[in-house]
Amino acid sequence: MTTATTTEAALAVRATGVHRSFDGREVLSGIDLTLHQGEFLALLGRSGSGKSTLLRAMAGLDPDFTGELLVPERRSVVFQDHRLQPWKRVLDNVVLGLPRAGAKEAGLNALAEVGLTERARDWPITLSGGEAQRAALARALVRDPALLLLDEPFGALDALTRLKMHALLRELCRKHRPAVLLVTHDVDEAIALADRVIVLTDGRLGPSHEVGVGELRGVLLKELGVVEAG
Ligand SMILES: Nc1ncnc2c1ncn2[C@@H]1O[C@H](COP(=O)(O)OP(=O)(O)OP(=O)(O)O)[C@@H](O)[C@H]1O
Repeated sequence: MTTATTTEAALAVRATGVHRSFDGREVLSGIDLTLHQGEFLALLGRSGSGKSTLLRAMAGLDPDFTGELLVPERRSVVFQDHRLQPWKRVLDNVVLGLPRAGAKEAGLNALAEVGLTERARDWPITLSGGEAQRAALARALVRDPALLLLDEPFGALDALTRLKMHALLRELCRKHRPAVLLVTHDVDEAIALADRVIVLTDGRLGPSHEVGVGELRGVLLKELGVVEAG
């Protein structure tokens, strides 16, 4: 099944009955999900629960799922590793694949937004882990995505850098208002960033939780099986 693009106003993603199997083993078992423009959804789940598989299908990186998946044409992905090309300077990485006209200015604007103006001419190898993820965020945002897909983008960063990146991401999302799907293991990160949190367990989505309602942290830890239900 290929990923079709959404046209309905304000709707960014609609997944209906999405299944994915690898070698006869079902990893996604009928995913139904909607995500609206400007909404930030965190998808939590234990290792191997199928989070990245769902994100990859939404990114259009996996044609082999079944079911229906509508996503916007303008979508960007940020992975845990920055995936910058080492032989291109930071600015050239950010604008890679964009039409030439206006690309440089747009790239410099995006780098300014993530605080990397001074590093535009540098090689990726000279960036710290946090700076490289900032560059990856700039590369995602310069495409003005209607859907931003984040697959553990801060997973490899130290705690302090991670908190700084949270603040930056919140600011960028307030400004640009993409729909965001954040895949993470981290309950506190999910609560700090998202409007809504869903747990994926063995290929099935649990209930949708609005952030800010009740004892969400405890509820999520139970759903994840980290603490005993009861
Ligand atoms: N290309 C593939 N071929 C075979 N099995 C795969 C493939 N991609 C994913 N899987 C399997 O599907 C399951 C879900 O993987 P996925 O990467 O989606 O999990 P995840 O929840 O993102 O895990 P993690 O949090 O550890 O990244 C795993 O058991 C994995 O081994």
